[in-house]
Amino acid sequence: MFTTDLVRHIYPYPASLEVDFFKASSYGSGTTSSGVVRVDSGFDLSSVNGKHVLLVEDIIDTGNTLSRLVALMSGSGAASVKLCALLDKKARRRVPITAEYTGFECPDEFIVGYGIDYAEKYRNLPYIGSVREEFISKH
Ligand SMILES: O=P(O)(O)OC[C@H]1O[C@H](OP(=O)(O)OP(=O)(O)O)[C@H](O)[C@@H]1O
Repeated sequence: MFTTDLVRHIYPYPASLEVDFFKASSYGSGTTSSGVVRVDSGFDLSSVNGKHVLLVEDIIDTGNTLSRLVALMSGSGAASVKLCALLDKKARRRVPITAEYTGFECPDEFIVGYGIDYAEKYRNLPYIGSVREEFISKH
C-alpha cells in the first residue's frame, strides 16, 4: 500500500524506474530476528544485477528483514541498495541498520492499518493505528 502510493508521488522521475514486489519470509528458530529471510520463488533475484535498488518497507522493527534483504540484493549484483520505510521502530532494533528514507519514527506499540496487519487482519484500515493491550489479550 505504501509502495504504490510512494511510486505515484515520484512520477515522472526517474523515467527508467522499474517497480517489483516480492514477499519476504523469515525462517528459523525463535523470533524472526534469528531467522533466515527468503524471498518468494516468483521473484528473480538476478533482475537486480547492475541496478540501483531502493527497498521499500512499511515498517522496520528489529531490522532483521531489511538487513538480510540488503545482503541478498548486494550478493545478486545490485549496484547500490538503499532503504525506505514508512515507519521506523528504532527502539526495537537488534540489527544495526539505518534507512536512508523514513516517514515517521514509531513507538514500540502494535501497529495496524495502511497495509500492516494484526494476525492478517486490519491491513485495509485507511489509517495507521496502534492496538490496545486489552484488545490483544481478548483476541
Ligand atoms: O525489522 P523486522 O523485525 O524484520 O520486521 C519488519 C518486517 O515485519 C513485517 O512483516 P511481517 O513479517 O509481519 O509480514 P507481512 O509483511 O506479511 O505483514 C514488516 O512488513 C517487515 O517486513
